Amino acid sequence: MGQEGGGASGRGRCVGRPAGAPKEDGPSGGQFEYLGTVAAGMADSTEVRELVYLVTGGCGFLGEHVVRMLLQREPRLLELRVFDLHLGAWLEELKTGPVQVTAIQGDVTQAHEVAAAVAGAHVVIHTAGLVDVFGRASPETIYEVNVQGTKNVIEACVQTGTRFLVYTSSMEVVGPNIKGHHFYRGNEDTPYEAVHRHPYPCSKAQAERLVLEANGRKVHGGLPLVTCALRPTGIYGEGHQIMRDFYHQGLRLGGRLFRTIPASVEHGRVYVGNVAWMHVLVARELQQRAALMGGQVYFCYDQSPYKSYEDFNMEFLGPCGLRLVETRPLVPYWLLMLLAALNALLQWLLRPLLLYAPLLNPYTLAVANTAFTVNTDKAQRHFGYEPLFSWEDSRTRTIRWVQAMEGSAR
Ligand SMILES: NC(=O)C1=CN([C@@H]2O[C@H](COP(=O)(O)OP(=O)(O)OC[C@H]3O[C@@H](n4cnc5c(N)ncnc54)[C@H](O)[C@@H]3O)[C@@H](O)[C@H]2O)C=CC1
Ligand SMILES: CC(C)CCC[C@@H](C)[C@H]1CC[C@H]2[C@@H]3[C@H](O)CC4=CC(=O)CC[C@]4(C)[C@H]3CC[C@]12C
Repeated sequence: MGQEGGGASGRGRCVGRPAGAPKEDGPSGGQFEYLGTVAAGMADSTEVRELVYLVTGGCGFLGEHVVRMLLQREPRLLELRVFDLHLGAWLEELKTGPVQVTAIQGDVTQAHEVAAAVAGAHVVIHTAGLVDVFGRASPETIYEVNVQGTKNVIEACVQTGTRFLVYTSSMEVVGPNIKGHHFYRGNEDTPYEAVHRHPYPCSKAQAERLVLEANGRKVHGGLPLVTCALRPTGIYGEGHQIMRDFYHQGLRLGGRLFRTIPASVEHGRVYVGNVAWMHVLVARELQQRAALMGGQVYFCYDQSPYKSYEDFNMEFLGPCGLRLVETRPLVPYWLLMLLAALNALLQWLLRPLLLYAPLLNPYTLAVANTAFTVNTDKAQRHFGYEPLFSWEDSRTRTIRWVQAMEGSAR
């Protein structure tokens, strides 16, 4: 059992050792109408409720959707443990249904806290992570959370006898790489030089490798651990903070956003509801098809159209009154690079006084300017995945969410 092939499923490389890398290798509440009230939408079934699931990062953008999707679509759920550094108040509303929802405030960097949360769980869905490409957190902290935190989750499964682990990886494990190579309609086996320097993709690549290498390890009780990793491309939908940032930026600029990236540079995007559904489905099927799925990676995909990052965002921000100025970038790329570098310098100079973390920095500019799209059916072939939400549905739900933001409804 192993990768279906080499290429994008291969091992990522981190150039040098970014500062902070350890020496050893290494929405909420009512805003998600699609699930309705959890109690009303609870998965009802004749199946026996016997499984205990743990979702780390369960109060995050993706995590909350995974939690709600499990409650609605996993009929065998007896207990759902939601583990997060910052617990959301919306969790309280989930405690009225037939599933025991246990909120656990904890830190994945603390092995004992992870072990206590994992003990007795049948399945762990590990979404917790520090998603930072804006320089908000130090490289050390990014590694501590994303790599050490994942090590702690793996070891907790082994020590306590939990057999099934799903890891939320990222497209960034593959690319865009530091050479700006485009990844055009690629799949899990497409050859690509996955070489990185930034702490975030490096940490995700290391964590993914640890999870996949742990597949087959004997857990307490003598049975094998079964792991897999899901690689979402840019996730959008209710609760997406970067979309919120773009919207506010547009409002500040009088309803206009200025194109910075050519429309031809397509970036893969996937609706958060479909990513959540893939997590629920893969966690269920991993238990039945361990030999096929164990140790595998799967890109998260749906029917969201291929567009540049900015044009894709306008699918939601346009109906909310914003306009993307010009059909081509107003500012030449060399000037964007200079502005990005100035932002990085300002961030460094201001750090002792305040956190200055604009969207534009050398890394985000490089990533946004490098095409990265996937075209795959591996998840469909291996565990029967089909997107739960059509593009039209995903778009409508995201527009409604933006319109509901700060009363921007038209
Ligand atoms: N947002 C995106 O476009 C993509 C995200 N991903 C991955 O999906 C996962 C979730 O990402 P998002 O929901 O976007 O981020 P998020 O920041 O909204 O959610 C992450 C959650 O993890 C929690 N967390 C952070 N550090 C923790 C710690 N030390 N202990 C316990 N909990 C901790 C946070 O409190 C937060 O609730 C991450 O692993 C990320 O790498 C992958 C591809 C794309
Ligand atoms: C030059 C412009 C100001 C750039 C604005 C867009 C950027 C902020 C975003 C363009 C591509 C995004 C990343 C991509 O979707 C892949 C990602 C995967 C993850 O696992 C986490 C988020 C991200 C790194 C995402 C972050 C924002 C962009 C860089």
